[in-house]
Amino acid sequence: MSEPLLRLAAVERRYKSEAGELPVLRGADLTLAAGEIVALVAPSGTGKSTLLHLAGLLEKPDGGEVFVGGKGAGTLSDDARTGIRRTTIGFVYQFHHLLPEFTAEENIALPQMAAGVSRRDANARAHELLAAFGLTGRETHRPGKLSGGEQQRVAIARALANRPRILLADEPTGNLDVGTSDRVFAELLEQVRGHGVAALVATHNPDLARRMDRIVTLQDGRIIPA
Ligand SMILES: Nc1ncnc2c1ncn2[C@@H]1O[C@H](COP(=O)(O)OP(=O)(O)OP(=O)(O)O)[C@@H](O)[C@H]1O
Repeated sequence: MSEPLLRLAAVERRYKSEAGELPVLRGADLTLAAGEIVALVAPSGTGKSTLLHLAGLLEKPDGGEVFVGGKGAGTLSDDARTGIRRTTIGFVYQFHHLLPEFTAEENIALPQMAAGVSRRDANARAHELLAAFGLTGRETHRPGKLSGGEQQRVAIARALANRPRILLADEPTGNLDVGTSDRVFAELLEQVRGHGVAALVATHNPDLARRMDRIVTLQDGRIIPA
């Protein structure tokens, strides 16, 4: 079998608290194959965001290892980790985190330019993505002039801008009303499936989870099938 695109092996993470150390992840194992879409459904506070941060190389585990494309991230320099984040991994959060002073198009173009794409090509890709998310005509709107659903669509488009092979999403539609959440999530899945992107999506919504290929949960700091 080929090496999974993303692998968490016996990953541990502890936080210091006033009461001592809080072990959140205690040997979590998870693999994500190329193009696979996995739902992470677990109660609040069990470590979903922590796991996504480790998978996305935003934090380092206290034990175990994260492998991206078969390569262990533990020994990589900060620059190498940043490079992988820029080119291979896209993130979507519950709240859009768009830059308020930039337009929808600029928000999608900027991460591409940070990865070395020319402004012209970055803008062309931003237009293409905005069209795919039904946002043609909204290119020059700043986030404050967009609805919640539109803001989240732009955030998803931004996450896909550099053609990542992995999308990590933390409650990507958790801030939207039920109907909008349903539509935006369907669009996210369509884009992800259409481009063979692997995705790990934390959600509290069982209806959304059922639309993915596989559901896992966190129990006592470990990943188990749901
Ligand atoms: N930087 C931090 N410092 C200290 N404790 C933290 C930190 N980040 C998370 N925690 C604690 O670790 C535990 C897991 O947090 P995490 O945000 O990963 O859970 P979650 O499953 O994503 O929760 P939710 O569904 O509510 O977003 C919680 O008890 C939280 O308080």
